[in-house]
Amino acid sequence: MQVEAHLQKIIEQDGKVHLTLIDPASQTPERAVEIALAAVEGGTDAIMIGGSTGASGTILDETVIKIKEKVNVPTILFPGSSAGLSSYADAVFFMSLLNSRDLGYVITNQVLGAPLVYRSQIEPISMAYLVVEPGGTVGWIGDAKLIPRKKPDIAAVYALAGKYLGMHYTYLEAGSGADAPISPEMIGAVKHVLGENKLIVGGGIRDAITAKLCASAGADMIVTGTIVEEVKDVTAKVAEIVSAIKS
Ligand SMILES: CC(C)=CCC/C(C)=C/CC/C(C)=C/CC/C(C)=C/COP(=O)(O)OP(=O)(O)O
Ligand SMILES: O=P(O)(O)OC[C@@H](O)CO
Ligand SMILES: [Mg+2]
Repeated sequence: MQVEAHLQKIIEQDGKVHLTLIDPASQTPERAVEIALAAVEGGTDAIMIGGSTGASGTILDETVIKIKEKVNVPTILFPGSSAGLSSYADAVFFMSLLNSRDLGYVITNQVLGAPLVYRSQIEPISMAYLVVEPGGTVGWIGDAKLIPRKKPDIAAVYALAGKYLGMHYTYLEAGSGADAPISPEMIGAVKHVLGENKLIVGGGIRDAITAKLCASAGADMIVTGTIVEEVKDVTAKVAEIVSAIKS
């Protein structure tokens, strides 16, 4: 429970958590470390490591090992399949894509990955992963029956089912690089049914105003990935978003 307890404490102290997503397939492990260090300097609370495609094997292990060496916040795997696990990470979002049509993303990858988690020190954090329009690469790869952007009630009933199944976290995903993030209406409807259970929101969040909108609507944790891979000054960008959600 170390990482989950740590994030819980941050929520109690600061109100919100900021997570930086690094895709090991997008850059060298050395560059990934630079981004992670800059993000931590900007105030991010943990580093998520994963991608829909290509985030596995040596490049994944090396990225995790190098980030862990240099960075003093938790590393959390965000696996696209059982191949997205690395025994070097602190924790894993042990997620089921509840609105997938493909059983592989609902339960089979989890079954294949469970023994590795059991044998390692990685802390599993149970999570309902819900992919909303437009859904991006994750929506396509994960064969999601995309939740319509303007149907908050559908997202809410999925989230409720996840909560009743015992999942601690719910992740509303618009897809990496989405034109628009999850709407405040949907975030509010989902947080309403979740109560004390934690809500993560990501996909298409690029600036302080948008991040603040999502956080104020009810997101407990905000994820940014694409923007930190794109900007020159990662520290300034993360600091801008962190100060917006934590104030
Ligand atoms: C818990 C275990 C062992 C596996 C879970 C397997 C599941 C449910 C996967 C969900 C579907 C999927 C493909 C998720 C990928 C999640 C992810 C890392 C998305 C973001 O990656 P980016 O790299 O930012 O996006 P792109 O791939 O679009 O670049
Ligand atoms: O890359 P962005 O758009 O920040 O999305 C982050 C995350 O929600 C993707 O899984
Ligand atoms: Mg990527």
